[in-house]
Parts: sequence; structure tokens; C-alpha cells
Amino acid sequence: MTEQVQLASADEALAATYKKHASWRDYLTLTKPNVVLLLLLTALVGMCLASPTWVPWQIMVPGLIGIGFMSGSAAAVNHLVDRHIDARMARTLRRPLPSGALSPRRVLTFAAVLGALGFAVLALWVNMLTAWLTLASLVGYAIVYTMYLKRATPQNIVIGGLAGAAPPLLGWTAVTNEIHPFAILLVMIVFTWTPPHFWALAVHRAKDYAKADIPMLPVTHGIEFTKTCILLYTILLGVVCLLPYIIGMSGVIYLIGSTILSIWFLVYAWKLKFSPSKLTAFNMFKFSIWQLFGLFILLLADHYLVTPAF
Ligand code: HEM
Ligand SMILES: CC(C)=CCC/C(C)=C/CC/C(C)=C/COP(=O)(O)OP(=O)(O)O
Repeated sequence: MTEQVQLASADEALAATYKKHASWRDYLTLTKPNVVLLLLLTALVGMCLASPTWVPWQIMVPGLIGIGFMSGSAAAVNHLVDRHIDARMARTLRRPLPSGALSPRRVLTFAAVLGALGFAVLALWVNMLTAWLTLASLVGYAIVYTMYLKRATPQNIVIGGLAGAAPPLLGWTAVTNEIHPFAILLVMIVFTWTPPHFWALAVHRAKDYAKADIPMLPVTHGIEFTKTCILLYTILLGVVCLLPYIIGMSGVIYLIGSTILSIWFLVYAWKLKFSPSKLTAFNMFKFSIWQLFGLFILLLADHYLVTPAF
């Protein structure tokens, strides 16, 4: 039996279990709500740093709704495209598609409606630059990363990380309608943070990815090489995190806070490489989320308390 035929019969077997009335929670799960919330924080900070005063609500509200809807739509497409590999991994097999709670057709309709609504909100109430850049990020994550890169190369998350790193720029362009170098620097922070964020989890879940035949770095190049890459990217992230202060975009609150976070993250990366316990990789992954949250809160606090206008 070819793989295509096997996948089609797996879909048929699941079709018997699709619920007539799926819960709203199943749809919410499709949108990866916790990821989208953090993405929206980075977008909000992009908006605030682009504005010398408070961001006008007429931009902030539709901006966050549009970016949030389109990110949720991209996440739903990721669930749809990955349903067969998600069914083979312990971490993902209870998701709405592999568990049979929702049918692929419903998920496709949901993603299309959410994405179109998000685009319309941005186009009508924000600006076309932001609408097109957000669409490019959606395509980057849902199509380029999920359909191609994820299955093709262990550099998948490095290149694909650009889509997830875009929201600070989207927030910035929502306010100013132009691409500013400061916004690119915010993108660089998230872009450099993504490899240690994801590879820490991939080290913890390496067997799952091997079972699903996904060429993540720990599967193709081994755990030790991945840990070295995590350490190197963590050092690079520490350097990139200094740039907002060096170029005068942020002040001392950001400098002190971000330096503490960078050192803390580096301690995790060092421990992971040289004296790991069973849980170091997973703990580093969890810390990565708090680190990015902390960095963007610091940028915000610094902007309003120390460096209000530039
Ligand atoms: C290509 C880039 C990225 C990859 C491959 C990636 C991968 C992952 C994976 C595999 C998980 C575990 C999800 C789960 O357990 O269901 C996760 C969790 C998470 N990621 Fe990422 N991530 C990326 C970018 C981002 C970005 C840009 C953000 C936010 C700015 C982010 C925020 C989060 C958060 C908040 C969680 C925890 C989700 C939860 O607990 O429900 N990630 N990421
Ligand atoms: C419009 C816009 C800004 C789009 C970007 C949207 C978005 C949800 C980015 C997050 C990246 C992410 C969670 C990748 C994990 O995918 P995975 O398939 O490797 O992880 P999984 O196995 O948990 O599904």
C-alpha cells in the first residue's frame, strides 16, 4: 500500500468518529491560543514603540484583531496539514483532527473564514502594507514552513521562524504605515530566540520527531550537536538583545532587565550542554516563553518610563 493510500484510509477511519457538534474549545485549540497571545504581545509592543504617545485605539483594536485572526488561521492550517504526523506523536495526538473531534473540511472552512476576516479588518481599518505583510507571514508559516520546510530540512525552524518573528513589525507598520529599522531589530530578537526556544523542546521530544519521520535537528544531527547549536544561538540572542540599548531605542530599564534574562537563558543552555538532568531541556523550553514575554514587557516599560520618544 502506498503512503497516500494509507493516509486516505486513516482519514476514512477517522471520518466515522467526527462529532456532529464540535465544541468551541476544539476550534479555539486549532488557533494555538497561547502562542497567538504571545505573538500579539510582540505586535502590541511594536505598536507602542512606534508611537510617541499612547497608540490610538482605532488602530490598536483592529490591528490586534486582524493579526490575531490571521495568526490563528495560519495555526489552523498547520493543524490541517500536519494531521497525519500529529497522530504519530504523543504530544500532538489528542489534537482536534487526529482525535477525530473535527473533520478536515470544517478546519479548512474555519481557517479560510478566520484568515479572510483578519485580512479584511486590516485592509479596511489599518492599512494595506500591514494587511499584505500579515498575509505574507500567514503564507510563510502555513505553507512555506508547514508544507515544505518542516519536512525538508533541519534548518526548517530557523527559516520558518521569520513568520513567527514578524508581528512586532506588523504592529509597527499598523501605526506608521512604513518599515522602520527599529522594527526590524524587534523581528531579529524573536528570530534569534526561536531556535533555542524550539530546539530545547525538540531535544526533549527527539524520539517523537524520529517516530514521525520529521527531520528536526536532533533527529538528523544528534542531540549533542543540537545542544551546541542551542548554546551558540543563546549567545547570539544575548548580543542581539543588547542592540536596542546600543542604538538608543531603549534605555537602562531594558538594559538591566534583558541582561538578567539573557544570563539566565545562557545558564540553561550551558547546563543543557554540560550537565543536563532529564528535565533541563523541557525547563529551558518553558523558560524561553517567559524570557520572550519578559523582554517585550521590559521594552514596553522602558518605552513609557525611560525612552518615551525618538
Ligand atoms: C518556527 C517557529 C516556532 C516553532 C517551530 C515553535 C515550536 C513550538 C512548539 C513545538 C511548541 C509546543 C506546542 C505544544 O505543546 O502544543 C511551542 C510552544 C509555544 N510557543 Fe513556539 N514555536 C515557534 C515560534 C514561536 C513564536 C514566534 C512564539 C511567540 C512569539 C511562540 C510561542 C510559544 C508559546 C507561548 C508556546 C506555549 C504554548 C502552550 O503552552 O500552549 N513560538 N512552540
Ligand atoms: C500571521 C502570522 C504572524 C503567522 C504566524 C503564526 C504562528 C502561529 C506562528 C507560530 C509558530 C509555531 C507555533 C510553530 C510550531 O509549529 P510546528 O508545526 O512545528 O509545531 P507543532 O508540532 O506544535 O504543531
